[in-house]
Amino acid sequence: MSKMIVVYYSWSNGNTEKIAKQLQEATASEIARIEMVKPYSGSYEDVVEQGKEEVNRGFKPEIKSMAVDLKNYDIIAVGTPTWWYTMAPAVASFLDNRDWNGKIVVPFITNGGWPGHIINDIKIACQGAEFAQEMEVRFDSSGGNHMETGEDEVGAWITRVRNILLG
Ligand SMILES: Cc1cc2nc3c(=O)[nH]c(=O)nc-3n(C[C@H](O)[C@H](O)[C@H](O)COP(=O)(O)O)c2cc1C
Repeated sequence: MSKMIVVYYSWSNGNTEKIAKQLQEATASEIARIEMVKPYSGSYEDVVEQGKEEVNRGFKPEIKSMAVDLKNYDIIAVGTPTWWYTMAPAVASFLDNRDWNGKIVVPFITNGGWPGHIINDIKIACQGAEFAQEMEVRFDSSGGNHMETGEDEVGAWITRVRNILLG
């Protein structure tokens, strides 16, 4: 049977964490959270601006070392909030310089309605991987934690991951 790990980053409200945990629990897989060595401080608006600057210059912050060896998994579900139409910088750090050959990546992203080029950027960052069951979960446009995508849609996606990829 295929082995899966859910790897995610979450900052604002735990929106991405909520989806990551739901996926992990329903599939009985492993889970790992990406954390920055120097986490953001300041207000939401400060971080929105800092995030813009970091995304624009392709900054990849130092992340805490993780006991994740991709060799041990067939499927890696990668979760990130959308930051300025792409993945959060810490996720770019995680994806960088890893051997994705032969892996199946399940990208799942949260956003406030403007996903931009995030899925494509994840695909570019995981050269050599195959991609399956990508999912976009929309939360409210003001950056809050109200989920706009239906619970049933999220549930159906999780069922597909379980039955099609792990079955
Ligand atoms: C720095 C920053 C940039 C953001 N940029 C976007 C964006 O480009 N498009 C979008 O739809 N939402 C954007 N958002 C909203 C988040 O993607 C959304 O609230 C997400 O669900 C937060 O997930 P989290 O609680 O796991 O951090 C941005 C939020 C932040 C903090």
